[in-house]
Parts: sequence; C-alpha cells; structure tokens
Amino acid sequence: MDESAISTEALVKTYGRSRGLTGLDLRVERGEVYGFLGPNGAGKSTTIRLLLDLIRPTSGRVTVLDVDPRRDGVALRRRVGYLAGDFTVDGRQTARELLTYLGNLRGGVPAARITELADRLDLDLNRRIRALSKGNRQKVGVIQAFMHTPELLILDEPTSGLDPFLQQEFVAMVRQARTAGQTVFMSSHVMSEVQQTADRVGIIREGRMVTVERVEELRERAVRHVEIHFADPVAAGEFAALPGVSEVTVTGSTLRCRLDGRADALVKAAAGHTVVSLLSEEPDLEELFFGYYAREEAPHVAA
Ligand SMILES: Nc1ncnc2c1ncn2[C@@H]1O[C@H](COP(=O)(O)OP(=O)(O)OP(=O)(O)O)[C@@H](O)[C@H]1O
Repeated sequence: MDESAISTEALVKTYGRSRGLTGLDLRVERGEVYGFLGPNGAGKSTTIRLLLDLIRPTSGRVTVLDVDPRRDGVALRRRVGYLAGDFTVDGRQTARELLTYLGNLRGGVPAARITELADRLDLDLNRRIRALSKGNRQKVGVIQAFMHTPELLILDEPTSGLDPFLQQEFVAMVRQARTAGQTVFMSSHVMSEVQQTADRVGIIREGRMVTVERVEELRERAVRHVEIHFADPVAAGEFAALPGVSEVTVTGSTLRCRLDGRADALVKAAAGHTVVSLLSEEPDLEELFFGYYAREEAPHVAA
C-alpha cells in the first residue's frame, strides 16, 4: 500500500489559454493534516477538483487512497469527505433531509451522528436550506464532509463564512479527525487558521508548489514574546545573554523578553528560580513563512 493519501506528479490543467496548474507535485501522507495555502487564483480549487475527478487533467498523474480517481471515482467518493469551495445545494429540503439523503449515498449515516454534529456547530436541522444564512449553509457543508467519518477529508476553504467561535469548533473537529487516524487536506488563504491544526503546510502559487514546511519547524524558528512571573525579583543580566533571548526587561519579579527559536535555554534559566506563571503568545507564522520564501515577489495573502 502507498504511504501517501494523496499524490500528484507533474499535474497540469489548462483552461483554454489560461493555466490552472503548471506542473504540481503534491504528496499528503496518511494520517496527517496538510494545509494548502495560496493566493486567489493560485490553483487550489483546480487541484481539489482534479483529486475528486470533477475535472480532468491536461496531463500528469493523480492517486488518491491508492486509487486513480479517473477510474474509480464513485467508490472513492464514499471514502472521502469533500467540502467544495462553492458548496451549493438544492434549497427546498431541510438540512436534516439533505444530510440524511447524502448519508444514504455514502452507505448510511446514523441520525444521531448528524444530530451530534449539528449540535456542535449550532445548526437548526429543521430549517430549509434556502432559508439559511451563508454561514449556516457552510455548516451543512462541513457536516456532510465529516459525518461518515471518511478516511480522507478534502476541504476547500472550509471556514469561510463561519464566525470565530465556530472556527474554533471546526479546529477541534479537525484535531479529533487526526487523532482518529483520518487524513485532512484543506485549502485556505490564511496561515493563522491552518497553523492551529496542520502538520505540514504547502504553498501554491501560479499553479505550482513553492514550498512545503513542517509547522513544528516553522514554530521553532518563530519569534515570540514571553512573560515570566517569578516569586521573587530577578536580574535582567542573568537572562540577557541566553541564546535566542533579546529585549529583556525586568519589572520587580516580572521578566519580559523576545524569544527567537527554541525556548530551552530560557526555560532552564528560569527554572533556577520559583516560577509563578509563564506566558508565551502563539506566534503568527504567516510573516515568517512568506518572509523566508516569497521575498519581493511575495503573493499577497489576505489576512
Ligand atoms: N473553469 C475555468 N475556466 C477558465 N479558467 C479557470 C477556470 N477555473 C479556474 N480557472 C483559472 O485557473 C487559475 C486557478 O484557479 P483556482 O480557482 O484553482 O484558484 P484558487 O487557488 O482556488 O483561487 P481562489 O482562492 O480564488 O478560489 C486561475 O487563474 C483561474 O482564473
């Protein structure tokens, strides 16, 4: 069995004279969460449609869960949870009717599972789809992708239209899927959304992959601001020369500093005193990522 859940080689898709993909090499390992980032028009949706055989490649190779989607697309779709970027459905049905129908197409999903997911996302299943707001329709899209616990989730801009509270619930759902051994491939414009869940992030620009990074490694290189509250006053001089530590200020028993890279030296020095609390903000990896790789030709990635 192939170790990868998704692999593409030299994948090209041209739309008349405009180019969607210009030779995409992509590999998503089984069990990982992979964030697929890129600016508008980079080719994210084109890639996802090719993975699901919704469109056909001009050239190149695609394998999803050991299957060529062009040959075995129908069987594959039962094993995959797919949320389209432009998720649209017939509006006359209620959310419950639609989800039950889609569940049956995928071999049957217990009603309790649908109710559980709807409760989580605070969706009223008895409303007709056409009466739902954009955000509530997006919830229906998220539920139909997750409800049959597929081996692989392919999600195109999954949190668009969801409010911040529900975005956090979505993050929790992705983490649980990963813990359960499912693979998640999700596209986004925004690093901050992907960095909370992804093991790796790939950046696509103008139809090809620019770079792939492990989020943990990005995090290690990131700059963050740290605040340590000690039981007793400390001297700034003791911390100022530590590797990665700069901009040290001490006010009484509180130390603030900038930390570049690993926290190890700082934590070990702090441990020589009684530490009451330690605060470290989660770094935003976006600036770091694009700072390293995109430089002056940086794609604009919307915040
Ligand atoms: N049906 C189509 N006909 C012609 N050109 C298309 C078609 N679909 C996509 N393209 C072009 O292919 C390129 C990639 O588009 P795609 O929708 O895959 O990008 P994307 O990264 O998903 O962007 P967005 O974030 O805006 O959805 C763009 O230049 C787009 O104009």
